Amino acid sequence: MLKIDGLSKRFGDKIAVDRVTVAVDKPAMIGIIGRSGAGKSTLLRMINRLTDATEGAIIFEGEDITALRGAARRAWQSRCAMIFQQFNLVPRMDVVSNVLHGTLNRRSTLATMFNLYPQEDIHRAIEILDRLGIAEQAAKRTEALSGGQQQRVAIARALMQNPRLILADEPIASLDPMNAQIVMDSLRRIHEEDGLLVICNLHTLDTARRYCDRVIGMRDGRVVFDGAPEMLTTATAREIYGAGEDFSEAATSTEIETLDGAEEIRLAEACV
Ligand SMILES: Nc1ncnc2c1ncn2[C@@H]1O[C@H](COP(=O)(O)OP(=O)(O)OP(=O)(O)O)[C@@H](O)[C@H]1O
Repeated sequence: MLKIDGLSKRFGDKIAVDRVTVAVDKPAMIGIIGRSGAGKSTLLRMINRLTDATEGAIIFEGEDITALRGAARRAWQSRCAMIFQQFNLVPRMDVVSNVLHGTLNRRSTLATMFNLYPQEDIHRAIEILDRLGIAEQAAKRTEALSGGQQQRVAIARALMQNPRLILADEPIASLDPMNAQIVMDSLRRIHEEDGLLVICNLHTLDTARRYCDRVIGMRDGRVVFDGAPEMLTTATAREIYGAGEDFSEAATSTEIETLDGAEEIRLAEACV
């Protein structure tokens, strides 16, 4: 499905991503972990073609993504939706319009200028918001929403693009544990229900363990771990994070595991 082959990115003398090779044969939920500066964002930005690779290739369903230019590159960015830590929404615009922005790549300039959306797109946007539990916020200005709600709007905008894969760059890094859990649950559900490949950069080990089928550990631009979450021992984590004997997993924890089921539901409802 996705093959990343010897992918590197240099910024001057600095090698941000160093000959990364990863193969994904079917839709999965993959977490990329590593300390700050390990190269996680740069890797996702190359997959999305926000940044050009210095060398190597990205092949998605047989197509060489690294070679795409102009309209073909923009079409790829539409199929490969990206979610960011800071949501990247238009704060003064209402929620549903932000979601409809996901269709920008397939609309005419005139329709965009006059904010004209087909009825079916508006219905679909509301359906997606409903699926994410925030349909009643549709008419509100996005800036009036909580961080967790804003991130779900960003996920809705991504789904509006009809993507084949979703890349999420630290989607929960700005959220409190409760909202982090709601956002990760949403991403996991989208992967399971829509069969989408989801690749998610995460700061915290416990989140990767809890939500991902596969974890990729990066250090200094290189992949130093690639396997099932069960294989992530404390010793491996220490290697990924480059920490000493005093390394503690709690230092990378979001503590979301401390919420039990009933509390989760109550908190999720309170958050909508
Ligand atoms: N545009 C740029 N110009 C120069 N250096 C850059 C640029 N973008 C990233 N880097 C460098 O590349 C390395 C990898 O950065 P990257 O943001 O990919 O890491 P990261 O693992 O995502 O870290 P974080 O979690 O802090 O975002 C870092 O040393 C960073 O300083």
